[in-house]
Amino acid sequence: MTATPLVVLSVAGTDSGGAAGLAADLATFAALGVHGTCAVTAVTAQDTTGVHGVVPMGAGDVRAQIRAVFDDLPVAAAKTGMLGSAEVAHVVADLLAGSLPLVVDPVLVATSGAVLGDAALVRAYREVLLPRADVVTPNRDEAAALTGLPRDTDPEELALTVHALGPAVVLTGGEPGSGTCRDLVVRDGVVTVLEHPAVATANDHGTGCTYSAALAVHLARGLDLEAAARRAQAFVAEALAVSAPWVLGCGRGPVAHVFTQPLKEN
Ligand SMILES: Nc1ncnc2c1ncn2[C@@H]1O[C@H](COP(=O)(O)OP(=O)(O)OP(=O)(O)O)[C@@H](O)[C@H]1O
Ligand SMILES: Cc1ncc(COP(=O)(O)O)c(N)n1
Repeated sequence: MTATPLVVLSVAGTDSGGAAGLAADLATFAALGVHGTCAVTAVTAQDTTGVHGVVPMGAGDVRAQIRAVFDDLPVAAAKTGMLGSAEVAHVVADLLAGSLPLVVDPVLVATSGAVLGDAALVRAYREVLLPRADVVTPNRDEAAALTGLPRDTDPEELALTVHALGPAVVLTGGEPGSGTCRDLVVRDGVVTVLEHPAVATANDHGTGCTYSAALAVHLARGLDLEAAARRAQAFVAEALAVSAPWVLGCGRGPVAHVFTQPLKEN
């Protein structure tokens, strides 16, 4: 008999190319053995080369989806990805914050450069959502946008300035060119550096989404932040190593979210 799985919720946008957003989150949840649920915030027309269109959902639609999940299922942790508007960020803060471990991946710009959030959303993150979230997982560009500091600010200062907004922080440091990735974990004012070798790959579309989804799973399982961050980092590194030789699309290909089963020849 199979044990009943934990339930984890993702509030995020879709990626028609199957690499980032909800595609990454639900595949990661499945790979890590939890039941994934979702609330769609936006539908994107997207592939490995970029984001070609965005249709946002209304805040009321997002509220209805989260309510439906919560009314029926025992959600153990949640993560947010692309929220798309300040109104949706308010809904998330209203319905999710404080009731369960909440990981906020403050998606503002895609790997391809497409802008996925405006100044009002940045303000809502700063003033409404981050003060009530448990963990925020910005990359350097997102941390710069949230704090108003330049992108090349010392990473520790960047991470501590985001931390001053309220939540624990994992400043993700995917800098594949340098040969090493450094993620900075900040909790209660203490900075811990997690370093690991960078996987050389052009197929890294969706790493941030995959990372924050894996982090939410491990927090749902009761791990402390540092242990959860180490596991999430290891999961992404393994996923990147699997997808590194893939030839998919003309741009930055998808990270392999599901790699526990041998892939069938096709
Ligand atoms: N080339 C790589 N090799 C190994 N780990 C990586 C690599 N690139 C990123 N990571 C890891 O992936 C996780 C997510 O980091 P990253 O900084 O890439 O997020 P992100 O920029 O938000 O991603 P994305 O823009 O794809 O959403 C971190 O743990 C980071 O160290
Ligand atoms: C729907 C959606 N959510 C998040 C991202 C960010 O991911 P990436 O930085 O890998 O482009 C994205 N491109 N699309």
